[in-house]
Amino acid sequence: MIEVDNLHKSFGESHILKGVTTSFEKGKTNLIIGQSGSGKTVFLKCLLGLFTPDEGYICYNGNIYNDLSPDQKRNLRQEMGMVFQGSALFDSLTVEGNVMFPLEMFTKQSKSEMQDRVNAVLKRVNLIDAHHKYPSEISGGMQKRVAIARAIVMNPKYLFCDEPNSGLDPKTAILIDNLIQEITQEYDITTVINTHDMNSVMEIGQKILFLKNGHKEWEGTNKEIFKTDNEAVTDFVYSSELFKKVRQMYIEERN
Ligand SMILES: Nc1ncnc2c1ncn2[C@@H]1O[C@H](COP(=O)(O)OP(=O)(O)OP(=O)(O)O)[C@@H](O)[C@H]1O
Repeated sequence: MIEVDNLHKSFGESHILKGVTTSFEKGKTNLIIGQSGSGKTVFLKCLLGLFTPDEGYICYNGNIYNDLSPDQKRNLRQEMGMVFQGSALFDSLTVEGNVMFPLEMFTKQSKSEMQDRVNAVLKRVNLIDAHHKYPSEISGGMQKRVAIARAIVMNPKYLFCDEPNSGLDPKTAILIDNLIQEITQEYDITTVINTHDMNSVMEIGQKILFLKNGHKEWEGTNKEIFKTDNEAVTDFVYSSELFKKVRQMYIEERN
C-alpha cells in the first residue's frame, strides 16, 4: 500500500503539486488521470523517488520514505518496477537480455537462476518464442509485454506504468491492461498507472485519482465515475460523444 499525505512539489515559481492526499491499495490497479500538464508525471516521479517533494510525505507499506536510511531507500527502489511510456527497451539487447538486465544489475543470482526467472516471467506475459529477437523485430504489443516482464522480473511490491497503452491499437491496449491487472492481483502488487485512455479507466480503474491543476479534484472507482456529478470529471471523461452516450444509457438504466 502507498499512502500520500499533503504532497507539494514546485519547480522555481511553478507550484505543480498542491497538497495531494490519497492512498493506493495493493492488489489493485490504481489509475491517475487528468488533463495534459495537470501534474500526473511529476506525481508518478515523486512516487518513484525521482523527485523529492517540498512538503508532505509518501509512505510505502508503512515506511515513510523521508525517514529511511540511504540503504533502505536503495532497497525500496529495487522493490519498484516501472513500465515506461514507449517501453524504453534497450535496442541492442535481445528480449531475453532486456528482461535479464535488472537481475544482472541488482542481484548476485547464478546464470541459471537468472535464466529460470527470465523464462518464467516471459511465459507469464505470454511471450514464449521471442527470447532471441531484438525489440525492432517484434510488434509494439510484444514490446509492451517485454517491458512488463522486465518490470516484474525482480518480483516488485510496487509497479508504476506511464501510459502503458500509448501507441497500441484498442484491442492490444485492452490485452495489455488486462495483463497488468492480472499480474497486479496475482502477485499482490500496488500498481499505479498514468493514463489518458478512457477504456483503461472503464476496464481496470479499481481506483481512479483525478488531478486538476496539481490538486486532487476527485477520486473513486470506475463504477463511481459513471455516477459522479463533479463537473470537472464529467467534462474530462465524457469529452467524447461515445462516452457521453454510454453515461446517458447508464443513467437511464438506473432510473
Ligand atoms: N523537471 C521539471 N522542471 C520544471 N517543470 C517541470 C518539470 N517536470 C514537469 N514540469 C512542469 O510540471 C507541469 C506538469 O507536468 P506533468 O508532466 O506532470 O504533466 P502531465 O499531467 O503528466 O501531462 P501529460 O499528460 O501531457 O504527460 C508542466 O507544466 C511541466 O512543464
